[in-house]
Amino acid sequence: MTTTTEVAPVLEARSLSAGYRRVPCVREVSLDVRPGEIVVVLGPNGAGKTTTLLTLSGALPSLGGEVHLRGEPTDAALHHRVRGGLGIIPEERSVISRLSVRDNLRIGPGPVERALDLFPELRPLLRRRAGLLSGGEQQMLSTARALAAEPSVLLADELSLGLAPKIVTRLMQALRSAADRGAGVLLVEQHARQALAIADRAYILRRGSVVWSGSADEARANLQEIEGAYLGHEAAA
Ligand SMILES: Nc1ncnc2c1ncn2[C@@H]1O[C@H](COP(=O)(O)OP(=O)(O)OP(=O)(O)O)[C@@H](O)[C@H]1O
Repeated sequence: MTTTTEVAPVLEARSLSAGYRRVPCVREVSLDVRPGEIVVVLGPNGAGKTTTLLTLSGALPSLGGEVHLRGEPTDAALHHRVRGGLGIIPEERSVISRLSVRDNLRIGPGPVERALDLFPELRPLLRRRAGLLSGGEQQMLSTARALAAEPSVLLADELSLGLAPKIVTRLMQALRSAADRGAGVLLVEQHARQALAIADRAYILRRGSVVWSGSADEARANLQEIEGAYLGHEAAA
C-alpha cells in the first residue's frame, strides 16, 4: 500500500454540511482522498455516511462548506462530475433489471471489454437479464461498470451489504486494484473489518461529525476500542 500524504488530494470535503430539505444531518465534515489510496468512512446507522457520499458526488446539494475535485472547488451536478472522472457505486445496486448484462455495460461510462477484463465472471452472463442475477453478480456488474471508466475518484456505498464474504473479498480486491492503478477510493461501510483490511486510512462519522480519523493500521490495531466507543447504535450513544 502506498503512503500518499505528500500527494495532493483528488477529492476533499472542507467543512462540508449536508442534509435534506435544508436541514443538515452532516455538519462541518472535512476529509480528503489522495490518488492511490482507499479511505473508508465508517459509522453506525444514520451517522450520515451516505449523505456525505451523495453530497461529494453532486447528487445532493451541499448545505455549507466546499467539495474540491482534483484541487478545484466544484458545485457541479453528478453527471458533470462523472464526466470529469468521478465514479460512483451507489447503495442501491444501479443495474437496470430489464436490460441484459451486456446492455448494462454498454450504457456505462467505460468500454465493455475493460469491464469484462476486470470481472471475467460476467462473460458467461452477458446475455442474461440483470434482474435475474444474484445480488453478488449485480454488485459485480455495478462495480465493473464504474471501474471500466477508470475514474480518478471512486465513491462506493456499502458495497458489501447483504453479500457473501467471498464476493465481498472479490469486490474489495477490485477496489484495491483500482487504487493501486492510481484511483482515489472513498468507501462507505458499516462493517469495519473487511473494509479496514484493504483501506489505507479511515474516518469515523457519528451523528454527522467526524469523531475519529487515522491510518487503517491504527484502526485495525484498536478495533475493539473503536467499535466500543464509536460504532455502536446511534440510539445507544
Ligand atoms: N432522503 C432522506 N430524506 C430525509 N432524511 C434522510 C434521507 N436519507 C437519510 N436521511 C436521514 O439522514 C440521516 C443520515 O442518514 P444516512 O443515510 O446518511 O446515514 P448512514 O450513515 O449512511 O446510515 P446507513 O448505514 O443506515 O445507510 C439519518 O437521520 C437519516 O434518517
